[in-house]
Amino acid sequence: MQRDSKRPGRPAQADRAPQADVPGLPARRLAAAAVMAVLDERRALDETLDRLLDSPEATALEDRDRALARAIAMVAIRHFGSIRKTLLARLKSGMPASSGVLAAALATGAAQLLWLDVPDHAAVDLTIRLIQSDRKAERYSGLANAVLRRIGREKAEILAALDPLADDAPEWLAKRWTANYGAETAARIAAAQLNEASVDLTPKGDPAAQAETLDALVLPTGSLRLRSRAALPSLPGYAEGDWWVQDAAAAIPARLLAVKPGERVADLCAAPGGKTAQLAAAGASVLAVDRSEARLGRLSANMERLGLKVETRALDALLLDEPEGFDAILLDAPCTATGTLRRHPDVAWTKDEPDLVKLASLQTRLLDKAAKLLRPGGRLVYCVCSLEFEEGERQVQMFLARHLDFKRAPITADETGIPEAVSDAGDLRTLPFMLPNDEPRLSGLDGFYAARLMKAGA
Ligand SMILES: C[S@@+](CC[C@H](N)C(=O)[O-])C[C@H]1O[C@@H](n2cnc3c(N)ncnc32)[C@H](O)[C@@H]1O
Repeated sequence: MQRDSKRPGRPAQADRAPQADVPGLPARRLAAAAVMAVLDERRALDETLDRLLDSPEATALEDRDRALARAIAMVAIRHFGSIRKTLLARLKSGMPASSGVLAAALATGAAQLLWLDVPDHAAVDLTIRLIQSDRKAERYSGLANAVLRRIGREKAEILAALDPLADDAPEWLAKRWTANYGAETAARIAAAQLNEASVDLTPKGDPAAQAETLDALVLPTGSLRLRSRAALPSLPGYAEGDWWVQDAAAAIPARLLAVKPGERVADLCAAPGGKTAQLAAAGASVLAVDRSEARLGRLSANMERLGLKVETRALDALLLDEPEGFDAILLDAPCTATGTLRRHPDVAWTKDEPDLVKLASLQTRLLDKAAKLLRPGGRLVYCVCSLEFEEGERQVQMFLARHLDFKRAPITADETGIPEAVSDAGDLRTLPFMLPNDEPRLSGLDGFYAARLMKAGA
């Protein structure tokens, strides 16, 4: 986003002490601060919101206002492409430079007007108050007022004219998806990425038995999809560790490894541990490696709730030395995560092509390391939550060309529950529009790639 010439001017933090806040204003201020952190500093939206909502100003707010701040920021980032287009079409001279909070405030104002259940007058009035509270932005409050009122009046035609691929996906992703998947599939991907993601659970035991108590759908992949949006710790089975949250697509790769009780298995990029839990629940003796100590701490806490025992090591997997080797390895490599935009819409604006190049090179090195760590006859599942071929299909194609002692163990349609997600070569490629449901909130899944590879026997 930062290097995108179409982007409105760089907003700065609102710099006046909040005085006599009217109800609803702190939520707007927090949402605008989160939007600025994502667009200007390339910070992750989830972490930014958690940090902002932990601040003294936010903890004093009612839950309703905290939820509203989160919703506004999420929608503003999810639809940032079309919001930017909408704003720039109504700002004759573009977004004024050095205008403080102006751009972020306008983005959050437009998000409320176009997609959220907020009365227009409240959306406009509170956005203008936010702009007036910032020294650099306040002189543009008249302009902002006119732009927002016009968006409110033209809402129906604005929404009718939007094109998810051309307007919402950033240019670099729209181009890549069109080149790799064709225009029609790319358009379906972009449209599906605008849906709010479902909440999926991986059950430790029988999915059907837990579906009823949780009021969940049993997906053909074996995951559960919650119909409600209840707080997770209040749901049956949470305290008992009967399930954990994991996107339906993310739950497929560990199953493909088909680990057996007692096998020695490495999960090389393990945290926060969704896949580690699957491997441990299947009875394997798991070594969970992650280079982030903090994230590995979350993995340990998750395993404790689930009552699962795993060995952990905070280490760069490239440095792992295990002369005994492993029967099976799961490599869920760090990636651009462009398959997860429904959950993490910020990824579209915080990652770019140079990140893709760097990550692809790390994935290549991690794959080569996994090849060394695997015992003869062992299985390797490589996966990424990315839609980009360089991180998925091409990575495995190059791996097989480098490692002649490996061959693909094709994935079959009935192993995944989504036959259309299995390629002719026998790899898994889920796309965000798969698993359709009449209710958009219950449809789709993350875009994942996975391949299963076998090392030649001794
Ligand atoms: C896609 S996430 C893993 C998600 C995890 N497998 C799960 O299912 O919950 C990638 C992880 O790789 C870790 N990572 C990145 N580079 C690494 C490296 N060189 N060695 C080990 N872990 C690494 C990151 O800290 C991050 O936790």
